[in-house]
Amino acid sequence: MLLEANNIGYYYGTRQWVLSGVTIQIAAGEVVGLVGPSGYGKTTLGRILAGYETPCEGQVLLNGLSLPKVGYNPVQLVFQHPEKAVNPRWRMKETLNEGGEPDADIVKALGIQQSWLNRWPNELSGGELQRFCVARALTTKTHFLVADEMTTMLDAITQAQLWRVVLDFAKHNDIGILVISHEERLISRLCHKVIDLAAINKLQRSSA
Ligand SMILES: Nc1ncnc2c1ncn2[C@@H]1O[C@H](COP(=O)(O)OP(=O)(O)OP(=O)(O)O)[C@@H](O)[C@H]1O
Repeated sequence: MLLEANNIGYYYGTRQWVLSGVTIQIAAGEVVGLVGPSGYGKTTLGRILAGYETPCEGQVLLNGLSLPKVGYNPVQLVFQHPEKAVNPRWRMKETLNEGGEPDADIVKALGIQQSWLNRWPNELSGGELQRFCVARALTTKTHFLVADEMTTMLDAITQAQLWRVVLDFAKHNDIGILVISHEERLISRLCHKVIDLAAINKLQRSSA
């Protein structure tokens, strides 16, 4: 399995370019860090890789093919704000089942308690909600995970617990991960290689 972003160009609104000529590859089982200054397009690139945005130039390919437009997305995205990633009208058990039956071992390892399943999203803490988002993303149909500041809002112990579960699952299932983070220590601890978006983005930025 290979996830590729080839020669990606992207702009918001009236041609406010954010990315230009960006090419990256993530192989199965590989943990790749994506770093770069604030506002340089890391989140935008993560969203493009997961199919949330269509690039204005270039293409995203999964094993040489476009991402599926319907059905389960094999490139899952977990981002910083779980409260924006869940349906507020669903109880947590519905969210957990959104992508199919969740892996019972993962649910347990993430510390998701049975009593939380009947709650609404606003009845859980951010860290508790994020566990659901992680569990939802880690199904056997997932081939790649884009983790965009996934544990930034969590305390160090919960952060370590979540990453241990994610890395174990990824290793056993040969899942590739893109880790977007400002935390240098996290990136250097987790990643096999690190890509600096400032170095590969061909967008001309004024130095002002
Ligand atoms: N929906 C949007 N409409 C217009 N501009 C946007 C939108 N989303 C992001 N941008 C702009 O695109 C640029 C890249 O944003 P993006 O969030 O991808 O950067 P980032 O590298 O992830 O930043 P950070 O490290 O601060 O999270 C920024 O200048 C931002 O203001």
